[in-house]
Amino acid sequence: MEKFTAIVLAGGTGKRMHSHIHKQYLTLAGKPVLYYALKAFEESDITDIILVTGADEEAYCKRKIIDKYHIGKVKAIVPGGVERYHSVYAGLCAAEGADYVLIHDGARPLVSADIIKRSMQAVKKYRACVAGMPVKDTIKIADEDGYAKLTPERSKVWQIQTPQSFSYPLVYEAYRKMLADEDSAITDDAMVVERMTNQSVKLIEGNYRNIKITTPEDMLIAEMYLKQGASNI
Ligand SMILES: Nc1ccn([C@@H]2O[C@H](COP(=O)(O)OP(=O)(O)OP(=O)(O)O)[C@@H](O)[C@H]2O)c(=O)n1
Ligand SMILES: C[C@](O)(CO)[C@H](O)COP(=O)(O)O
Repeated sequence: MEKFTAIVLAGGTGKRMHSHIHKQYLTLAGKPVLYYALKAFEESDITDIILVTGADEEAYCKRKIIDKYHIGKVKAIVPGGVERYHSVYAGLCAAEGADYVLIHDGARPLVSADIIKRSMQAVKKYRACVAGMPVKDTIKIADEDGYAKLTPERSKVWQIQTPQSFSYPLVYEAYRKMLADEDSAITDDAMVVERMTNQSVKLIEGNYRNIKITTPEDMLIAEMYLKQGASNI
């Protein structure tokens, strides 16, 4: 049987949230933000979960989230690094033996059962896939002086979410190569695979509700969606 490991990232400091508590631990509809993503993977067909936290936050996460809410699939809690890609690499090292990994932001509490299922099916077929949705607004590429330089054809522009799912050997090797020359402009996992391998990354349907908690108003939006009980669309 193939082994699917979810790597859930919670090693950030949430600078754009401007809160003294890291955003993944803020209370959202009565529970920590991070709880929701872990619960979604717990209830999925994923084999196990690696949780990546900030340095010194492992014990806190275990006590306040994993044990308290009985998240039984967490097989390891490991410290992350300064940038998201350092945390991903820490998670990949701990996921050794997986056939496929689904890399997910712990700050995306509205990941649904359907997105996880679609990701698991698509990664078996394509080896690399990321959830996303077509953009609704017109997008402009700006020049250095803030003037509109280019308007990409909207039907070809997607906003990218997580999970980002890969064959384990493919993504592990891509990260290992990328870290050898440290590119700080890396903002998602697909970029690493696109730059370091010949593998095409398939875009699959996410969900407009699968938002990332980044700034304070995102908490209000996520709370509204959770209260509607509509995360599983
Ligand atoms: N060094 C880091 C940075 C980010 N993350 C995680 O990656 C996800 C997406 O990152 P982002 O929203 O940018 O989180 P932060 O880096 O915490 O936020 P900010 O950029 O505002 O500081 C989050 O779940 C975050 O905890 C991580 O594990 N390790
Ligand atoms: C991976 C990601 O969530 C896809 O939208 C996003 O790129 C993370 O970026 P951030 O700079 O860490 O917010």
